[in-house]
Amino acid sequence: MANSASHPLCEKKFLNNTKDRVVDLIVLVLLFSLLVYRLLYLSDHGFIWFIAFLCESWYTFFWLLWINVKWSPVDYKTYPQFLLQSVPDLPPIDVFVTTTDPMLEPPITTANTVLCLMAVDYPANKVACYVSDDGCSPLTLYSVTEASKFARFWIPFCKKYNIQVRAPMLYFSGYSASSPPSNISSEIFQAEERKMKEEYEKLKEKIEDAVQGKIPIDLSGDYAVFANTEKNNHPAIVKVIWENKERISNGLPHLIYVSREKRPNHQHHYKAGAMNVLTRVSGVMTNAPFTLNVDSDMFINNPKIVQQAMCLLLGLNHRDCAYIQCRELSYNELKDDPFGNDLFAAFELVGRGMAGIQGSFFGGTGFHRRKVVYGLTFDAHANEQGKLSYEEMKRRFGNSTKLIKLATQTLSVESDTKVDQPEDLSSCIEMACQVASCDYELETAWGSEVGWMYGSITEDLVMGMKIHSQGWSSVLYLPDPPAFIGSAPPGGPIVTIQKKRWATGQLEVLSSRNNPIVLAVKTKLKLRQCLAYIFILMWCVSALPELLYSLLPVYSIVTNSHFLPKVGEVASVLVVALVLIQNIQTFTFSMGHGQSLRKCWNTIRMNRITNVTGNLFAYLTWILKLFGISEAVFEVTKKYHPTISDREGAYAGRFSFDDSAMYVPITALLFLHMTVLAMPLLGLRPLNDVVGYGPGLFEYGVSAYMVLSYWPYVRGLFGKGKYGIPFSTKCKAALSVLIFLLLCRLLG
Ligand SMILES: O=c1ccn([C@@H]2O[C@H](COP(=O)(O)OP(=O)(O)O[C@H]3O[C@H](CO)[C@@H](O)[C@H](O)[C@H]3O)[C@@H](O)[C@H]2O)c(=O)[nH]1
Ligand SMILES: [Mn+2]
Repeated sequence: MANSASHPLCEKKFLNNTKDRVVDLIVLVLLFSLLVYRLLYLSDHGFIWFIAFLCESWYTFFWLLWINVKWSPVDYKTYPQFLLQSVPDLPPIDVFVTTTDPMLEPPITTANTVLCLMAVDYPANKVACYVSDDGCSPLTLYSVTEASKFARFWIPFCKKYNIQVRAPMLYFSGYSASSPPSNISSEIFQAEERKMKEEYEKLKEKIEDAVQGKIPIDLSGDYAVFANTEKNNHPAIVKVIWENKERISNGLPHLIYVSREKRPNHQHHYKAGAMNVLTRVSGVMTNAPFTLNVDSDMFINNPKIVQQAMCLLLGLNHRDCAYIQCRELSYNELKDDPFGNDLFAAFELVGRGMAGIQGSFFGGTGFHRRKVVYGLTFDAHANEQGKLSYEEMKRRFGNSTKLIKLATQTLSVESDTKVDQPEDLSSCIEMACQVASCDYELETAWGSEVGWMYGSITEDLVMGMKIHSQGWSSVLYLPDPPAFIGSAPPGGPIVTIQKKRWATGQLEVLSSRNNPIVLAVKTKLKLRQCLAYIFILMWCVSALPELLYSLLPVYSIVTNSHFLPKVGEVASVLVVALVLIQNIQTFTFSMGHGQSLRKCWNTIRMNRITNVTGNLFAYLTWILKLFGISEAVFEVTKKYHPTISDREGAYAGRFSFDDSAMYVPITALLFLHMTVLAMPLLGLRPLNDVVGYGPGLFEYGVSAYMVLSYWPYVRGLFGKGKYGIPFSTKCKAALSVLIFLLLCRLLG
């Protein structure tokens, strides 16, 4: 238990944002004034005025949600230097890595993830690392096994020289240069470093040879289980790759490989299913009170992060912190983030803001309190009422007597540090396979009351929301150096598919029985937290109003009408003020946080692009699911490591395309805006030529803004190979443009 008399382990501080609040409120007043203006002149204008009114109402509503999210941001500080003094016997932690497909997620990356997790600055006898392989691939087992052999040299090296980035892949690519501590001669350091590099190169070569099939893996001995398996048809496989038998603190953590049972026609629930299996397998093996989960490409960037996390999990009042969310950086981000991968604003504004209400959202990577994952509510935890009858435990947790026994301890133990560790991990394998089988969850509460929720492909967001609804809070922790660093997808089909998946997941949650409104009414989800979740979930809903709004200038120019006030009209001041204030606010925020102007613009531009590509198609996927026509599928992101020529060559930052239907609407929109901008230049006359009632500067301004936002697609129109928009996409887009123009003619 943390000793309350000693120095606090952490601190929560509300940040002063008065200026920001004032600006936000001014914008709100301007937005309402614009709505009033619309209403006053509604009868004088056609239906486009009405559509503009609807879109602006949506935007005003969204602005209100935005103000709520950002209103009270907080920051957390930790003091790990006092941790041992307060908690001499540190609690164990189970660490999970998920991987799915060795072709999309290269085994060398997974091996690096495992290496840096095993090398964290935390007693090795308190860490167990589990690798979940949904691909059931001997390549993954082989890579991780080989990595564990290299770990015997690598981990002592990292700890001795206090290396910051302990993924050798990044370390040796010069991602962050380390220098030896001052009392060690640099020659000794360099000699050791050279040796490590040689060993790592050997490891890399072995893994690459296996992947390329140059030296196929011999499917005998440890690998015999893979002899007759298919990715989606195989029994559960659990292997202890390395056990810290003597339980020594400066040894190597346990390392366990898990491939859950898969059968055709059995619903596996993607990552949520994998997380539940990991929770159970670790639950019968090491049963640590805390867990950390990362994707196969998420490296540790701050080796002290586990200690810092413990400060928060053990040091906060009432220990009401259920999980810790950290910001993830990407190591392969190109200059100025042309593809908008950095979720900087999502963490700085939304995450910090929510942390000031009930706690940050959960996104992908983070620390959890096991009892929370087991479905314990905060009230039951606070009143020490976690104990349930054996029958009830069996209904919830399934048939494993061992799991029931250990879960009962986890739920009822008031101290988060006391756990019974098994004598010998190998003796638990049979039980681990039992809880990793397909049928284990049948008629249990896994996926609903217990574990990670099923039903959405953004399982992380749902999990966070469920935890808040049970009265817990959570923390957004943004340490320096940042905790995690992963790989960013390149801008092209991969990033569009990822954004589509996120948006589809958000729509799934919004239309589910567990949407934030229902939860706010029925559970402990606070009202402001509910509104914050609505804001996140509705982010992609904006795609539709935005699409409509961006069509208004086209319609106006083609039909010789207008939907914005004329320059010089009093109302035009409103429009100018809104555009100026919001943009100045965005740019000063970004630049205040050390971001370049270009990066800020790239983020804005990427929002415009995503809205009419990934987000629009998320609507479609969601509608197909609603009508039961098809299920939303978790399409795993291909992990990408750019070569030097990708990053610095002539094509660095260029968008790439394929013949996916996702690129038709945006190409069509681009054609439309280019056409209307060209009309005056080409001397083309609008369809309906009534003098004095035509479009003004603002309509042309919006169209020009859209063309600028879609600039990567303008380049795509003229690009070659994968950098060019396919001819078939252009034809389909041109056809849509013709249909739209005909419609304008009919309506205008
Ligand atoms: O059937 C599956 C599908 C995925 N995964 C794993 O889930 C993780 C996330 O998948 P990825 O393709 O990398 O998706 P991202 O868009 O990069 O992931 C973000 O968004 C996901 C939700 O959409 C979260 O699950 C992730 O943690 C979060 O980092 C990876 O480790 C996968 O191996 C599985 O284990 N089993
Ligand atoms: Mn990922």
